[in-house]
Amino acid sequence: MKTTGGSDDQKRRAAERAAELVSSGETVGLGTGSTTAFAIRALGRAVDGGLDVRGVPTSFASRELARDVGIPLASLDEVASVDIAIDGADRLDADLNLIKGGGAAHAREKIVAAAASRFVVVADPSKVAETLDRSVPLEVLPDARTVVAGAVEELGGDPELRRAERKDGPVVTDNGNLVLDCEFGRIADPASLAADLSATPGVVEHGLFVGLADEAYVGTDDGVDVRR
Ligand SMILES: O=C[C@H](O)[C@H](O)[C@H](O)COP(=O)(O)O
Repeated sequence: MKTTGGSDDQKRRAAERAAELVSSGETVGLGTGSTTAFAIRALGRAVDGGLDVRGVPTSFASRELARDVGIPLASLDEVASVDIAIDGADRLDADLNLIKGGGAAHAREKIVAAAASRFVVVADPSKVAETLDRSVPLEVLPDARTVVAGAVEELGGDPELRRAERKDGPVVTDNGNLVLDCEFGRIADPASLAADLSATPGVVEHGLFVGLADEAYVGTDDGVDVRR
């Protein structure tokens, strides 16, 4: 998995503490990204030790990793609710609002987070900010990319089609769509921007997660800072 932000030790501390919250019998949302990967590995070790859970992966990458470490899986279309979801974030503010989608998985991640009784964010200190201040990824239907880009500009944003690093052309999501990374500067009112983006035809999902996270585990150099 692609590594971003803080140190692996910080990410691992946060993720392993969050994995300890999972109990036998639970359905667990498995987020995507380099921080969540540590939680998936920790859950795999716990399953080896007898923990009885089923994981709901939010991406192709998480499904592969979870399968490799032996977590029994259910696919998203099979589950009506999730007991606990563990996932990373690209930005995290003081109210636990998030920007997600650095790995283009935010559409499925949001479905799982919203279906979860408890949504736990795992992060390192580089993700924490006073105000959300990073570009917001939008998953868009391919045919809608130009009209959505125009709508984003009308909302005061600067959209850029996300391009693939190892192939010519754009990033294509696990759902077959494109990603527009939209720079809005510092986002003073995430709920209002989220509502505007959700109301834009052609936007499959945006990466603003407002009011979804129950708690955040932020790994530091010597422990874990728990925020609620
Ligand atoms: O689409 C990807 C996700 O939203 C990730 O959870 C997010 O980008 C954080 O990833 P990482 O833990 O690698 O920084």
